[in-house]
Amino acid sequence: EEQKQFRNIFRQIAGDDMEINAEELRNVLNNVVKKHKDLRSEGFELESCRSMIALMDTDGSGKINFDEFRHLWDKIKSWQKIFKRYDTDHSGTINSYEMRNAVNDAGFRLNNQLYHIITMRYADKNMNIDFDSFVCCFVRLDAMFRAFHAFDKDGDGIIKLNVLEWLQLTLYA
Ligand SMILES: O=C(O)[C@@H](S)Cc1ccc(I)cc1
Ligand SMILES: [Ca+2]
Repeated sequence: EEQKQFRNIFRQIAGDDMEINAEELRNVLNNVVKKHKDLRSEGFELESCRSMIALMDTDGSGKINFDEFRHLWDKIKSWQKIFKRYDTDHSGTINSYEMRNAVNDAGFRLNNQLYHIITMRYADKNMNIDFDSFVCCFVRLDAMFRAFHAFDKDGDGIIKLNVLEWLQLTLYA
């Protein structure tokens, strides 16, 4: 039942091409985030939605289909729970200290330099990360870890890429 309902929601968002593009993704994300008073956001930017599409577009269609969208939606649902869990002062934003715990709770294992990079890339001038930046950061972390493991066939933690393979990975993101 829930599955059928979700498919109907998807159909409404996607329109008759049954694929979601960046504008459609931005509209649905902004409509939902508005309902959550405890998620501070100036709204998802179109560019961020283009990036999330690229990162989740596993079949290279340039848009996200039902499975790709459901995959993204399930991740965002779980990440918003983490966001609320670590927004300990209920500011609606995550500070750089809270972010370290949130990243860990989501299962990402990083090092100090990477935590610093995340803060530089996603935090505002007060070192706070709002919800849409938080989601964009996690979509990118998730997609980049998945891409690495897809290349790391023998699981030894080392991959070998030529420059064009590297550009395919880093440009369409
Ligand atoms: O679906 C919802 O409103 C809650 S349960 C999860 C959620 C919250 C924010 C976003 I953007 C997307 C999904
Ligand atoms: Ca696709």
